[in-house]
Amino acid sequence: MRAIEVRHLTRGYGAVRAVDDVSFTVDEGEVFALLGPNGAGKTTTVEILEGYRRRDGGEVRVLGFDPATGGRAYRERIGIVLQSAGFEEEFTVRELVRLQSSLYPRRHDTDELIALVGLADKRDTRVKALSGGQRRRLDLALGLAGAPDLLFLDEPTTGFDPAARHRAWELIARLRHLGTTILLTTHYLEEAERLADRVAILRAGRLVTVGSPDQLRDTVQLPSLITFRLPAVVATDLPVLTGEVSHADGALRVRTHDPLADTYRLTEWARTRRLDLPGLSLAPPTLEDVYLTLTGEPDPEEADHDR
Ligand SMILES: Nc1ncnc2c1ncn2[C@@H]1O[C@H](COP(=O)(O)OP(=O)(O)OP(=O)(O)O)[C@@H](O)[C@H]1O
Repeated sequence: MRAIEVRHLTRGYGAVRAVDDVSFTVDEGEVFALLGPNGAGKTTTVEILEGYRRRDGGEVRVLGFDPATGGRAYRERIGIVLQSAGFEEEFTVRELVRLQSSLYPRRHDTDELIALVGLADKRDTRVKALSGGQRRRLDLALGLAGAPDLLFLDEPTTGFDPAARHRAWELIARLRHLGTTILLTTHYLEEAERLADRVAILRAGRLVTVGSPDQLRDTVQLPSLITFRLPAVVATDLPVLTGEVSHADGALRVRTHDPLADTYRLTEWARTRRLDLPGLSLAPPTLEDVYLTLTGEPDPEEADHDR
């Protein structure tokens, strides 16, 4: 079953074609990430799906509803977690979650929901005494208050410290496991790679591509990266490799389409010379590499090299 179907969606603001003939579908139970540079049309698309912005053209069905006309019956089935919701500072976590849940016919148990987002020990704390990361978890609890079939998550971990980000990822994975469909927007490619079953990349209102991170990697065919450290004098004697070698500050980088062969040649070469290759690592192209290629954004590291 499809949770979301978008066909030939368009929306303009004056001369700007913010969303330009975009089509994609999201299956029930999928985590789907919408990616793209600033101004690509993500927010416009998501707000049309939420029913908060009108479209100029195209068809949209979400959970069987047209969001533009779905009204309350539609809203009761979706959850929205915005980047920074304003709270009544004097309420406690539990009061706010209970209040929000009371608006929905279907709801989670208040304490279970608070525990699910990891705020059990803060449930009687007033909002004004929560940290930024704890507030974002409260945002999430409020978005989940109506036990939604579909959750819209807008940059869920912006401003999180690394540990909090990992906890949020675990929570999103748990929600997915419980069968919630999730539409995620994020600028953290690692987050999309970690969480999303499929991603769509938008650029200047157009859909550039859609697929699983592995499918996208296969279509773009970027090199893998072998890195290790070696003194420059020794590096002059490297074996012939299929990949392109660069050397900076004692670190060697080999961009290669044949990582197996090049790793073998390198390690064999090092062993016969009784050399160590400190920090040796082999990394496949990341979703970020694929994204930067598809959106035509310069790779910041490459830009540094060219300077
Ligand atoms: N209310 C509006 N009035 C006029 N132009 C708008 C409006 N909202 C968005 N736009 C324009 O539409 C385009 C798409 O904007 P949108 O906010 O959908 O992009 P986005 O992908 O969400 O960007 P970001 O990553 O910066 O949040 C941009 O060129 C933006 O300037």
